[in-house]
Amino acid sequence: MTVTTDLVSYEDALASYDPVMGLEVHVELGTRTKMFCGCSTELGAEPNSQTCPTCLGLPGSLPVVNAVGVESAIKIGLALHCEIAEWCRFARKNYFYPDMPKNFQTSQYDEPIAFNGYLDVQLEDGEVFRVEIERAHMEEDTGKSTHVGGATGRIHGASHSLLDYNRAGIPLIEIVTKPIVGAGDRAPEVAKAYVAELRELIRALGVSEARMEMGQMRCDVNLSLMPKGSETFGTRSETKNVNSLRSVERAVRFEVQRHAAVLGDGGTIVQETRHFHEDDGTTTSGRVKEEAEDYRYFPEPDLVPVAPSREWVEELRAALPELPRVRRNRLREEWGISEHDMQSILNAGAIDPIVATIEAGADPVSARKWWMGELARNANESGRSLDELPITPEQVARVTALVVDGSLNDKLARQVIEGVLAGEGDPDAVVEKRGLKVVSDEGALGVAVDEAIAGNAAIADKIRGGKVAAVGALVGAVMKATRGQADAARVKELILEKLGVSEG
Ligand SMILES: Nc1ncnc2c1ncn2[C@@H]1O[C@H](COP(=O)(O)OP(=O)(O)OP(=O)(O)O)[C@@H](O)[C@H]1O
Ligand SMILES: [Mg+2]
Ligand SMILES: [Mg+2]
Repeated sequence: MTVTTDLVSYEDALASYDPVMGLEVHVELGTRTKMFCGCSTELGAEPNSQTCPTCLGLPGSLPVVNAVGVESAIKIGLALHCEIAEWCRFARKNYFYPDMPKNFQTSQYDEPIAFNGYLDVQLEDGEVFRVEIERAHMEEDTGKSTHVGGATGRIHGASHSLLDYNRAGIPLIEIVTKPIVGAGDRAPEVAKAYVAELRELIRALGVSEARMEMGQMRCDVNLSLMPKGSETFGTRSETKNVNSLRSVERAVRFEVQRHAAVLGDGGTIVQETRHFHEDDGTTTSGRVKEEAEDYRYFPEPDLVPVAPSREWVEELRAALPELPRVRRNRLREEWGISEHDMQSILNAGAIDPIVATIEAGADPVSARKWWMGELARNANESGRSLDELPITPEQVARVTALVVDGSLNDKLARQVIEGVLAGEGDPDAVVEKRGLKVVSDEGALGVAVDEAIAGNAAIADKIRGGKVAAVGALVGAVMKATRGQADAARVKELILEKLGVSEG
């Protein structure tokens, strides 16, 4: 199918249609070994060095279920308010593709481990939107193919393909939403917020780092349109493996516009998979989608059913961490900041470092100030995330303590942080080595103040005459003379005292 129709504008599309979305998110679990064999899941190894007869599907091999994989699936299910199956099975999803040497993927079909849940997501204006979860099931990842030669580097036109089966058999949890209706023109925002919230949740559970840029979490975006007023779903398209939050948002938006164009022209949408292109935000046709029956699903005969005991499930439920959205709202209130500020903190990945810094003794305002200011800037400039910076929350807390007890002012504190980041050691060591200390010796300060007054007689007269605002110039002179190592507030007090002027 080729669509040559011009796209309909997003606004026009939504004037005539209601979007229906379905999001399938695959999460690679952070288990040490694969789902059905003992091969390592460590990234970056030589291609095909982490394989065995089981994950290569050689005759005679037998799979064994990874218990940590099952436990992670239950945790995810519980955090999504799902029911946990008392008994469930794996199923073979049969299809032929070179990245899957067994010729089937071990998955779950009509007996998923978790089903019927929901995830509440918070939109930018603070409104909460509930996304219903159909199921979360266990499966395994496929190998990785790289198409080389030819002009395009894509499978069509490539001269050959390279296959690496290190990824084949790594545990995946697929989380599938029920059709999401009622999002209206906020469908792209809802999709993005859902994936973002799910990612936070997965990280909070500690079951995966869920780094989308590394393929540890990827989203298939299903979309269809219904004419306004209708309640019958249209045919969906399925945009595969979208791998960033921004792309999820753009893929929904583009598909809304494309569907509207096809339908508006009297055309029909074919059920197919599509590929998203980051460069221009469009999607192009992949393959016409198999119906479930084409996969010839049947229960996996080589694996025993999974029947998690209720005691185990309840133990896992009791140990669940606070949900990220709840925690965020609690922190937002404790810190007295706006939703918008909280969003910036989230986007910067600064929540955990800030919380850890507060736990190490800093006050919330300073902890936020350093992580969102100096440290965020440094991370940005060096292309690192905050948690990759060579400074610990304890060290940041120590710097704030030195500011509070008056040993450092903000300017000196910045230099201390700079020193820690440069590998000069702990804050105290940097203070020592660089000789950074606020001049708090009142005698020395007094001399510097006297000199500043003497050297700027005209300004001093102005201040005496009532122009208190001019004191800034004298404070500046003292700070300069002490190479920034004085407490500016104390300097100002001293100057006014000596000039016999009171502020205000
Ligand atoms: N008409 C529709 N419009 C939009 N979304 C839909 C529609 N029908 C179903 N969906 C959603 O699409 C998703 C379908 O995912 P599901 O895993 O059930 O099937 P699949 O895509 O056929 O299978 P898979 O990709 O795993 O082989 C679900 O999120 C579902 O809610
Ligand atoms: Mg699916
Ligand atoms: Mg699908």
